[in-house]
Amino acid sequence: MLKVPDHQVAGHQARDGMLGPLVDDSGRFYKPLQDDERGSTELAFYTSLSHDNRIPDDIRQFFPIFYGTQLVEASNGTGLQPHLVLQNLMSNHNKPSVMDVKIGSRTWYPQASEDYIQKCFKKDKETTSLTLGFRISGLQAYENEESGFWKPKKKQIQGFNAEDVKLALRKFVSSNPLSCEEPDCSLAETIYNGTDGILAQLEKLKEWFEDQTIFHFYSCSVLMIYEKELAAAGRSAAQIKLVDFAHVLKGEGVIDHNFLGGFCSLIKFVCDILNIPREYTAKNSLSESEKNQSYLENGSI
Ligand SMILES: O=P(O)(O)O[C@@H]1[C@@H](OP(=O)(O)O)[C@H](OP(=O)(O)O)[C@H](O)[C@H](OP(=O)(O)O)[C@H]1OP(=O)(O)O
Ligand SMILES: Nc1ncnc2c1ncn2[C@@H]1O[C@H](COP(=O)(O)OP(=O)(O)O)[C@@H](O)[C@H]1O
Repeated sequence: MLKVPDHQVAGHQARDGMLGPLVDDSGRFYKPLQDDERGSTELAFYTSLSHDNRIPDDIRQFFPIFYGTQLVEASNGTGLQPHLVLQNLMSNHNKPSVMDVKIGSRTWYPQASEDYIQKCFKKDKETTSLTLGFRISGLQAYENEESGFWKPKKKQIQGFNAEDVKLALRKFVSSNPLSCEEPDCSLAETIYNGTDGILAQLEKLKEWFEDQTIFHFYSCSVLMIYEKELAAAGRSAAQIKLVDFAHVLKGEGVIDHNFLGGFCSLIKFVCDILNIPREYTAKNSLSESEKNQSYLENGSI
């Protein structure tokens, strides 16, 4: 029996007769295969990820497992439709705290249609993508049994500025995300730091991005996931995963500067919360932002 996922924080949602992902009881996540270029691009990406032996196993673990495609009853009542069958990243969780961070100062790519570029560029400009190299697309942070989750509305998140992003990253690892008081960051060390914490995982993935020229990931997100109960008991069990490959292009031997720059900027924000100095000064994201800024000033898009 398929149902609407409990802990989805961004993207298209299978509510109110809309088309969106579904989950089953055996740990699988069914993402509708969009019937345009986006669907074929995402399918091609997952297929190459499974077969391309240039991708090290310890990097593959940062992507959901791919089980192929399957025709299932779509959530919008249009009958059997093809879906990507993926590992449900929430299936072993009870009350997961989740943040979806869309990486890159630009979510568009030159080959896209003019309308699409304009739409993305507007969003990049109105959110922190252009200035920080990433934006928060959605989040939920569990507080406790009584108060439940801090889950700001999409509109509110879309209005986040750099200070709001910093605050959200702090609240995400606090025992009091719903409080108006200063977030206590009581879980920051356990979740962000430590040998298997989020920072270590981000650094590992960053190393790969410093070398890999196979793919360019536009509009792709890092999901940060952890279970508060475990964290409070001192067990991190935090993980990061990459999702959304509807706009992945071939890298053609070129470093994915747009992704790498945004990724380094995110790492810097996490380091700042932990008060860890980092040599990195967001050079890549700055150069991408500057590029976009100059597009903006010259009115060329
Ligand atoms: O339609 P919108 O405006 O909600 O945009 C979707 C995005 O929502 P946003 O407003 O940026 O939070 C949405 O972003 P999130 O996954 O929510 O971060 C996707 O980018 C989606 O695009 P695609 O299916 O991956 O091509 C976007 O959908 P499409 O523009 O591709 O339909
Ligand atoms: N494999 C997965 N398992 C569990 N949840 C997922 C998985 N992939 C995505 N999600 C959830 O769905 C949201 C949107 O995913 P995404 O692939 O970006 O969809 P869209 O293309 O509609 O934007 C993510 O923010 C996350 O909450």
